[in-house]
Amino acid sequence: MLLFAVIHPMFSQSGKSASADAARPPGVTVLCGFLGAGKTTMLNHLLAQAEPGAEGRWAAIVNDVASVNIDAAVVRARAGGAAVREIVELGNGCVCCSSRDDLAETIAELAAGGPAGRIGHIFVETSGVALPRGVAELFTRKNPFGRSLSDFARLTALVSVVDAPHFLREWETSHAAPAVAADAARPVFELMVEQVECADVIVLNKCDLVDGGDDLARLEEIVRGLNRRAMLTRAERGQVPVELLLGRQRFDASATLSAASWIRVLNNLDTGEGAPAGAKPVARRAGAGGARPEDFGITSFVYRARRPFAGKKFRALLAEPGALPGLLRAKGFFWIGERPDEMGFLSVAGGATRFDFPGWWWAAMQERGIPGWEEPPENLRKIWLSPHGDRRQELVFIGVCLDESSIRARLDACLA
Ligand SMILES: Nc1nc2c(ncn2[C@@H]2O[C@H](COP(=O)(O)OP(=O)(O)OP(=O)(O)O)[C@@H](O)[C@H]2O)c(=O)[nH]1
Repeated sequence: MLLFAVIHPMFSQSGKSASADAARPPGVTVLCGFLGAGKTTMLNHLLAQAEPGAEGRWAAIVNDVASVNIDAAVVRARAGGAAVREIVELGNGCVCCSSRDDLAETIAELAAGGPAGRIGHIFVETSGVALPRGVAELFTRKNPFGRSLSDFARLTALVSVVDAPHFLREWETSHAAPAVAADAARPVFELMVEQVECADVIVLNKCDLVDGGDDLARLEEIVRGLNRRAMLTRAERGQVPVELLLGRQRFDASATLSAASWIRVLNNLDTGEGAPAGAKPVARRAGAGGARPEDFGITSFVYRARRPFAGKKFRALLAEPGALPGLLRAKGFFWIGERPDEMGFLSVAGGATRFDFPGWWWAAMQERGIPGWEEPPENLRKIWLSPHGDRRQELVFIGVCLDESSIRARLDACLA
């Protein structure tokens, strides 16, 4: 994999003086999206909107998973010889994980400017398998010396580019043939879903390849169900006006990283559940259309129980085609009788289901007398229930016209 930067004249931002811009660290727009979604196509379109001669410059960092950086070559060719100032090549890896340090270093170097002049804005195209959250953490997590990348550059927006027909196809396929994988690799569709869940702007690309308005409306319904905060826009060949992304701070560490509907429901951020009397659920405008998930019949609920599931029954339920009609996403903790000490984690994206056991219940560690686990932390003390402590079912379900009582009944039937 190669990673490289192209310096580009900066688009002029009206209403801002050059001195005010010079005092601020450059903004960074991160383009994420699954393999082939159209990130490079969109980046080229954005760079083509740069206005030569304006103050500052743009830089683009392109990350490709392949051993030859095809995307970088495409961007370089399109950017034009005169506009290209430097190429930075980095080692193999994805910028959301193994090559994070390389990405941070490259951004910091670009932000410092140097002989090629000041950089006003940086676009980062991640690889198709990158998780936006991993890139965002470069800006939000401080190192042991109290520094983070935000000391050098401002993350202004996480953009998720979605291949509209591919996403719809995966969605339908995963529902038609549900796959249940235990302790296995994560299904790729889950990655596509997570790229949508952690985003400030979602671009539904390749709309020219989707038949009719109904399919697009359905796709919007699904995407809004996953992330109601993000701005949502349709595009063909990545043709998005650059004004949509520049001149506005869309990334907000707390709001963006908890934008996923399942996180909002689990934490009672939208439902009003647990809120003070009289408090109303938060209804956010979701993008240009201003539609809300409720407008599409999207509902959600949390299933809670303090008895273990019979693992076989629980897995069989999730593997049964059509068992949970309308389900868009499910995520949360579960407890099964067969593995009483391990904390289960469930993720359903479309029809792709993943079971995981990422750790131990606090109560299990306490029962074994493991030093350091004597006292549960505050958040667990609130839900602690003798004799099983923090062992619980706590699952969020989000979907269109979900039959909550029937799903609850079916889950109850799985309890041991
Ligand atoms: N029909 C159609 N094709 C598109 C559109 N956008 C991109 N493409 C094509 O889709 C293919 C993939 O586009 P890229 O821009 O390379 O996608 P990418 O996300 O950068 O791909 P990776 O870097 O491999 O993840 C190319 O052949 C593009 O020409 C679109 O809106 N409509």
